[in-house]
Amino acid sequence: MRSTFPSTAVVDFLGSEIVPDYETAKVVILPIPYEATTSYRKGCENGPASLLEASHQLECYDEELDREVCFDAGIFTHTPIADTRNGKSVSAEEMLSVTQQTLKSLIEDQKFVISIGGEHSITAGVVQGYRQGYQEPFTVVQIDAHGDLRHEYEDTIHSHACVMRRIVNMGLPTVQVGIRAICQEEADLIKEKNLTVFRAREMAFNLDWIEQAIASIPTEKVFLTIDVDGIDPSLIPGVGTPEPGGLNWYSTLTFLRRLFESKDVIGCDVMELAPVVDSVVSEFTVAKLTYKLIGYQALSKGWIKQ
Ligand SMILES: N=C(N)NCCCCNCCCN
Ligand SMILES: [Mn+2]
Ligand SMILES: [Mn+2]
Repeated sequence: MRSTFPSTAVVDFLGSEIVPDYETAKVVILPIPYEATTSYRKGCENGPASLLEASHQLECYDEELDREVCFDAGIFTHTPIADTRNGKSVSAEEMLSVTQQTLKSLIEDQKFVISIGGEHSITAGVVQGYRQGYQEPFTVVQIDAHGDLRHEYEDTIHSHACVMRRIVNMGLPTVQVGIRAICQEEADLIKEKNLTVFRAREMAFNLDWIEQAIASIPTEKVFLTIDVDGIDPSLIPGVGTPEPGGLNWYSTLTFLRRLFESKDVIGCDVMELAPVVDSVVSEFTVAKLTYKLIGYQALSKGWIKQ
């Protein structure tokens, strides 16, 4: 078991199990090890490397889908962008700009991109890339403990606690799932704009939330952003701002499978993993979640040949 943070050397998702080839890959994993505004526990800049390292322990064979999904999909791991590790300074503007440009070019190459962070503020740049790459409207579906709807936090509008406000201000519809920590300003905005929010407290006693959430999405196309603190911290303790009462593993997977089969998911991100020294639970769980996203997309797009 590793006892220190992962090295900065790039390792491929799933490692030696797959032959990385950009041309034939349908899926690109894009590491964005950027951290600047996290407000409590630090370390999400180490999220991507720990996820990639942990992914080497995944079985290629997905027992739910009865396939070695990685061979149907082809998975290419991009070099990291907006890297703040080892004290490197990257401004929020630079991070947003390089993220947006990288996404735009990967979308032009028709790749299904899973961006892995890094702090949640990165998602504003990712979503801008999709706005440039797609003419049609899309909904941003967010799994998160937090609303992230503040206008500004700790003197910056580029805080991870403000990312969904940036997206609402872009004029995109949003559906927020797993929410259980918001401030007065966010509660007021939700009412004022009549935002669609599925609260963890209500989801716990309403088994129909999955179908209701899918039905509430107003567009065919969806961008999915997963802040991993939306999942219960007993499953993923390695986050910066843990909140009790999150989604459990199988409801998460059931929701995601339904989402991918009923909507056209144009891209996703998996953010805010901040590995814990001497435990691999968080990064392994997030690596597995990432591979499930690839599997559900493969199923939905017919990449899996029966
Ligand atoms: N998206 C997030 N992770 N947001 C975290 C917000 C932290 C709010 N602390 C409030 C403390 C006020 N006393
Ligand atoms: Mn969060
Ligand atoms: Mn968040």
